[in-house]
Amino acid sequence: MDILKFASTVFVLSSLSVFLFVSISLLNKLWLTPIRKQRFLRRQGIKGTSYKFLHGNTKEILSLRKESMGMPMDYLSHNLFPRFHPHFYSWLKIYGKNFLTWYGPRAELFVTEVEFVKEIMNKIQDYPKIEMSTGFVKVLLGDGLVTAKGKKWAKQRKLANQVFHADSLKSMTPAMIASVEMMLDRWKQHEGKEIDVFQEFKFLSSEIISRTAFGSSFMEGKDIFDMLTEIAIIITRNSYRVRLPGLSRFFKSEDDIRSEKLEQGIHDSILRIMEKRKKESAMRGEVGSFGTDFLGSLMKAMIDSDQDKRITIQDVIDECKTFYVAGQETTSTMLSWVVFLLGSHTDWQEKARQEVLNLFGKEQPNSDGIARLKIVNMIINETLRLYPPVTEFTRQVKEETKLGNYILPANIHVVLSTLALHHDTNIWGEDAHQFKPERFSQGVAKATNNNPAVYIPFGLGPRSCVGLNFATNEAKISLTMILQRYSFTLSPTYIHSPIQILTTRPQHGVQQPAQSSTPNVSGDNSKHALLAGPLSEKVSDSSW
Ligand code: HEM
Repeated sequence: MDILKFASTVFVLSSLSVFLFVSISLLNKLWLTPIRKQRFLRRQGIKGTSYKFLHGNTKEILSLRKESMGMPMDYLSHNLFPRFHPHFYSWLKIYGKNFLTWYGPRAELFVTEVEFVKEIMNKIQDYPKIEMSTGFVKVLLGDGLVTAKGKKWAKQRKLANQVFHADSLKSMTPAMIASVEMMLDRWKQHEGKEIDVFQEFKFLSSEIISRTAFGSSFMEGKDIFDMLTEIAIIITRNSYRVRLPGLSRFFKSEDDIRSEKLEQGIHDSILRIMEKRKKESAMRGEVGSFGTDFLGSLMKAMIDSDQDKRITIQDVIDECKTFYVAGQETTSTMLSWVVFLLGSHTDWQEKARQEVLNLFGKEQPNSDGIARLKIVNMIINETLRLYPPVTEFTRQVKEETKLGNYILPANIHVVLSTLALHHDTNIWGEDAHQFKPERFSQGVAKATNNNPAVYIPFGLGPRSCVGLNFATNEAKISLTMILQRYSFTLSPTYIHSPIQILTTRPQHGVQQPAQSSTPNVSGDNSKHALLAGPLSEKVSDSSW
């Protein structure tokens, strides 16, 4: 009896101490630490919003965003900053260039001071990428090049640099041209009718990355693209939703369960593509060589005799996911916005067409000519300024760090906003929100007054986009071939409603009866097409 009593007392006492321990840890994590950091930063003159228990500012952000994103915009308005980030937009006015906000219990320093932006993007040891080794982002990108850090990142970056180097891109040009041809063949059936360019460019960029990086076709990788798209939607649905730390280990939401299934599905599909590649190499009698494209290089690195260069099968899978997403999402949205802007600024469309016809006539584009496309380049630059696919960057402060005169405590995040910089009237002038490609007529350096940190569509510093040349090549080839054949205007029923689902996307399609073909605008053989926007997807936001 006594033993029983003793045992039950021990049980009650140990349960109490576990309860106390958990409560104190939670109190520390969810209240004391945030308040301490808030005081520490405020003492240095950093203003900002006040911490609210558990949620920080997320409830406020969600409601502000619901309001700003709920209404379509005037199609001539390109001012995305107050639409996508109404919270940052209004706090910037209240608190100044750098201020403190709260994503749940995590402190986030919003930084727009240009010198600080440069420093944060360049010092990747002091400001590494945030942890993405768990959660939905991990399912989407794994520990691939976008998310990896340290030595692993350096190894992966070297591999990717080799394949996406400007010289290697020349050999990819024929595959890009063939993919655009395929799309234009499809368009022949819709001549004079509306075309949903966003959907078209999604197929196109998927086809191009599949052919050039993975030696397959869009159809072969279709299930992978579909599954990755579903994860992107799950990520968007869950952004700004704060969950108690560790809770997802015990209580799985529907999205948790679905994402686990998708992760397995993507894993299996990529393994099948790798198996196929192995068999093809074996049939050709090539041992230890799997082709010269990205997949081939990754598979070769799996058996590298140098331990330091060798990568694992999981690394290959993560890298494939990363490039499927990064190679497709960004480029398709960029192309959609270019065509949207040219559809509503037909004077620039005509200028671009004249340039293309002067350089190539009716011939297929070639690498030398592509490098000489000046007006098309200005249009792409201006589109990426107004509609950057990646709208913000988040980095972590690992250890206490000095930024200018400020001392930043460890374990906070810094947030840099492409939109705030690209739409700043102090940098770009009062016409900052207008489409004016002429601002890039003397190149990016002149337009930015030699300040690279004010224009960052492809990021900045060592972690800037490895696919920059690939993406711009793809865009120039596609635009050249479209402009050679078609002139286009924006559909009258187009609804201008940019949203964020991983990248900056146009939300609505244009439901309109088919239009008959009209005489071409330029006097050449180009056909007239009315542009439809994209199909809508029922979600609203996220970040890269
Ligand atoms: C218009 C098209 C594109 C835009 C605007 C864009 C934008 C960006 C940006 C802003 C970053 C830096 C992210 C950060 O610092 O947190 C980035 C990184 C990256 N991009 Fe792109 N990207 C584009 C196309 C592509 C393409 C076509 C590929 C692949 C073929 C690609 C692959 C990557 C990868 C792997 C990284 C991570 C690089 C690293 O961390 O070392 N991107 N991109």
